[in-house]
Amino acid sequence: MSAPTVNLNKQPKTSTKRRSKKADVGPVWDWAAGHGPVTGALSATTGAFAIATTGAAAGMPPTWALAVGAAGAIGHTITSLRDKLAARTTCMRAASWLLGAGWTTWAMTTGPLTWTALGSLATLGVGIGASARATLLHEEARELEALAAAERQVARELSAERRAIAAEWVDRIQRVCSVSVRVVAVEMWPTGTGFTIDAELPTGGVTYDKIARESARLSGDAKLPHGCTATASPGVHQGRVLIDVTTVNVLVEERTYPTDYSPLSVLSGLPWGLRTNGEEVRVYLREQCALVVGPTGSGKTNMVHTILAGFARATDVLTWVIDLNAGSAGLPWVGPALNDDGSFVDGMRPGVDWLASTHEEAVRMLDTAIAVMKERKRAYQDLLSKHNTDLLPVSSRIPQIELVVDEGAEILVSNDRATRKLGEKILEFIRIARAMGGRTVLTALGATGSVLGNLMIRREAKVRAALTGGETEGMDLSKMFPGSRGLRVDQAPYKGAGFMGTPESPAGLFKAWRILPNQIRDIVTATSDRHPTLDAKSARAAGDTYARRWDPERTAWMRDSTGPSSAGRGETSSRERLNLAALRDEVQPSPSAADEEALLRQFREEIDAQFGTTPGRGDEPPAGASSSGGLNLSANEDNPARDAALALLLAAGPDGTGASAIARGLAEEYGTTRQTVVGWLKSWTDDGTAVRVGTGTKARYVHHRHTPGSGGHD
Ligand SMILES: Nc1ncnc2c1ncn2[C@@H]1O[C@H](COP(=O)(O)OP(=O)(O)OP(=O)(O)O)[C@@H](O)[C@H]1O
Repeated sequence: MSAPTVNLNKQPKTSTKRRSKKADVGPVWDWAAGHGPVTGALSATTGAFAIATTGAAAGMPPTWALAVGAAGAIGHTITSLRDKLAARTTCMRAASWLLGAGWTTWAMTTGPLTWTALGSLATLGVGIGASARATLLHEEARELEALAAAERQVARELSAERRAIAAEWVDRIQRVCSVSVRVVAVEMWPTGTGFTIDAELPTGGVTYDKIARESARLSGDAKLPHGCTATASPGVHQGRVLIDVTTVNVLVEERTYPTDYSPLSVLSGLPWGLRTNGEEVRVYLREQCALVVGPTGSGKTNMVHTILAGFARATDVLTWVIDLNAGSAGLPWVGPALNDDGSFVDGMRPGVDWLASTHEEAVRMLDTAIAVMKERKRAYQDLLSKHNTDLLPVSSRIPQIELVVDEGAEILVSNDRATRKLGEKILEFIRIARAMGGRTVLTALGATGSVLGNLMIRREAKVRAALTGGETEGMDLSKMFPGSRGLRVDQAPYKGAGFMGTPESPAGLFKAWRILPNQIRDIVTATSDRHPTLDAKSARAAGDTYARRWDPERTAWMRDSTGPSSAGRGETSSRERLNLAALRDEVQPSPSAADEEALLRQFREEIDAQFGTTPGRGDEPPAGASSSGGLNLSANEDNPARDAALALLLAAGPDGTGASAIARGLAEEYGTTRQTVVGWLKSWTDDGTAVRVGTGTKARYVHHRHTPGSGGHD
């Protein structure tokens, strides 16, 4: 009693050939398709009518139709029960079979071609269609309800976990802080490292800090792992509290600086590290100065590099660095862009805009910075009134000047007269520059008390980070983060870990990213074309002192010890010391291999001591490494594009080649950009692998093996 239905959308499962043939001749009959209410009723009535007419004509015993109907009813009942359909659907299907079979039996007995028979069949069809539709709707509703019930079950299980957490913490807060809270919500962090409890404080003037004060005892009571805390902060209003509970310690792990060097803006925040919940902590420095405190060995220098990385990525920041400790904080950001003769590597700009390592240069820089700010105050009055603001609209056309002073806090409290003068200039800059787009990042070794005794720093530097590294001396967290309770140095006894607080996010644990010289070099290369230039009005005020800051005589000191690749330079030229892995097969053992070995070891130890970069220090040399030493800084085994570039340089012979030609040679296979090749060529000239000949557009790079007097080998 089943008729085929027309399905214009679904193709039957036939061979491709047959399918395409059928597709040519119109709609396809799908014998396997199920029935809807209309086609089902149509199918039942036409089937019954066909059997009744042919059965009557052929003299078929009418009871057969009844038997077939009964069998159909039983079969459909079984399948309906198996499919767990509703009782009313099962009954409707069985009744349709029985009614159809009953009509067929009656029609075969009395004759199917009478108006009574046809009329009753039509009525039967309409009845079957209507009840099929009703049961279909009922089935759909049942299915939706089943899905909703499953979702409710999952939610019940989740909220059971949350309810358990809520109950546990209500008890704990009562026990430890003697405060009865009512938990409004528990939010599990997507990073899976903890949860936040949102709770209502009891009436009677209890504030969130009654709980914040007991953070350490709460963490102890909850038996949280080391480095995990329960930190209370204000909720949506003063009668609510948020308690962040970390259950996994992310501070232990070393996390490298993200390799996404996309553009940033000082207005939309710069990432400085990770919170314990795995989220980035961003600092907003348009109006705030920053203070980073970290004793020796805590990871402060590394953190300064992370900060400089953020500024280098920003399109609206010019970074001026003062580091009276030989400029070491800024050097890795300048080295990759500077040639041996003091010129810039083709079209590159350093990652910082100005670097001062001496007292004199620092004075020049500060005088210039103050002059620029004063000029901006005068020259941009129209712009301020046009934008109806008293804050200079900082952009890539009028960039913010970020003055980064390594160990600047020590300068401020120095007893030395000349250094004190420098400190006064720094304070003047802080005092006058906020509105005009000038801010500072000062670092300090410790001595937080004396630094924060300065009102200007207390007021202007509200972005604060304290790297502890487990050091307690000079680390007064309550002065660094006034109002924050329960912060203890021993909660973050790891290098690069500590506490950070900003006006936007309360003081709490954080971890700085680890950033190594290779990555600094990559960032300098990747961001070289996005640094802003000083706006014309400011540049006029900055004058010659600023315009000539990169003059070769003023940068001579940088080239004596440019960046990481020159670390450990001794009397012997680095050319004699390097062994390039990519070319090892071609390396001939040199008669002075033993000397070379010793120099390489010394060089590697110095690099390791300073940057901790060479993996497997003290390990056996890797299989296949040449006996003349394992140091492999220039030819990077992990970077086949760089090796291929080196091979192209070597293949260019004594005529040499240029960045564009090498980039073209690599474009298809590696997609390397010219800018990247420029960075490599710079590092190879620094370490003596390549020699730069000619100037300007005629500049070529020659592999040192092809330079006169090289003897043709390493
Ligand atoms: N974010 C970090 N993650 C993991 N390890 C780090 C991190 N920062 C620093 N370190 C480790 O700590 C060591 C010291 O770091 P860094 O030189 O930055 O410290 P510092 O405080 O500047 O010390 P110093 O003043 O002696 O140079 C690094 O060699 C590295 O092993």
